Amino acid sequence: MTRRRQYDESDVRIRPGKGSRPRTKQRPEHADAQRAMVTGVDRGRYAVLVDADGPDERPATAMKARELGRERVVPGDVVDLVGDTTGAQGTLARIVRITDRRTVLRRTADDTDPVERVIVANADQLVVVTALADPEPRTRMIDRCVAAAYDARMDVLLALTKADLADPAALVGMYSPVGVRTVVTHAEGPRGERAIHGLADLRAALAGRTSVLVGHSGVGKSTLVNALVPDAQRATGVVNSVTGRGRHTSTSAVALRVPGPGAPTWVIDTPGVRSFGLAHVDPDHLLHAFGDLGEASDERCPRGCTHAADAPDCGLDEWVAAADDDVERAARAARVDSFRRILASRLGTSEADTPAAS
Ligand SMILES: Nc1nc2c(ncn2[C@@H]2O[C@H](COP(=O)(O)OP(=O)(O)OP(=O)(O)O)[C@@H](O)[C@H]2O)c(=O)[nH]1
Repeated sequence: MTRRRQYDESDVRIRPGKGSRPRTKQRPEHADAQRAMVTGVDRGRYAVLVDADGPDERPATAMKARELGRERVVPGDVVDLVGDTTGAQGTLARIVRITDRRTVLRRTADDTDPVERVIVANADQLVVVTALADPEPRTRMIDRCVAAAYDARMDVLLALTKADLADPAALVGMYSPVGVRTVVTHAEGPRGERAIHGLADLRAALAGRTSVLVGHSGVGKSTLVNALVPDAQRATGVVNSVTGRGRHTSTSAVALRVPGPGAPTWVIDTPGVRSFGLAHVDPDHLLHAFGDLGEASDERCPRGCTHAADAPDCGLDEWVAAADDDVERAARAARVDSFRRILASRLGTSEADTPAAS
């Protein structure tokens, strides 16, 4: 998408209070480190793939080197490993570096943990799995996901499941103005031997990328993951065999490779993650993820404009009014309305789920 190309280094947020990451040359002792991708985390042990997608790919287990301090290592991270990186049974490598992250997705702060923690790194796309019925779609949750993804410079894909139970048109119409792609799946056949249709579209939308899957319980996320990754159950067990503590009980994210031809395709499943941290999202940053809206605002908004529906003299209203014809005006208005709805979801001022208007 062109949206992402509008950023440059000056857009990179630096976390306050942290010094910059030590440079490679200050760590000559790790010059022989091996690259690996983190696929799972369980109680201080990291499941990694050494030389991921390369000729010497092998799973291994690692721990964080002390020098990394409190820095979190999450699925999707590309790390440097030292020590025993053979992946042989019982071996443990050490993670000494986290390479710069392309994107980060943060879990929302909640009552038990007031910090918005990074939960996934380097994903290209956020896939919001939403059932069209049973359970009813929650547009507020989708809006929050869109805000989090756009802020993280990720694309959003809306995977609408259970189209055998309800019509997807209203939801598709609600999200297409903000550039959210949709794929629709449905089950067919008697219970027990039901087939899922629409998987080819989903596969095409995921191909060659790393996608994070989120969704409320019961929406059919596991059904999709199991269809995409036939050995998903076994793959999520990698971390368990590492700790030797039996079944996988953690709720942390797990990266799974989707088999198939072409460039490597990964999905990162996030059990138990319902929403994303938005407290850090800057309205202007979010606005610029909407491309044309960002440009319109740069030209027309007064300084300090909040861009909300009640903002005085917000240039976005002027931009809608300045459209050449009614069709263009309606399209611009739909985009501005959607942006404002998503902005409101960030502020927690959008109380109710918006019914998907037809
Ligand atoms: N009618 C219909 N049912 C579906 C479809 N996809 C999944 N289901 C059913 O919906 C229920 C929930 O599916 P899961 O895949 O377990 O949902 P989940 O989102 O992983 O939920 P948790 O396992 O609770 O996290 C199951 O009974 C599925 O058989 C669909 O396309 N149509």
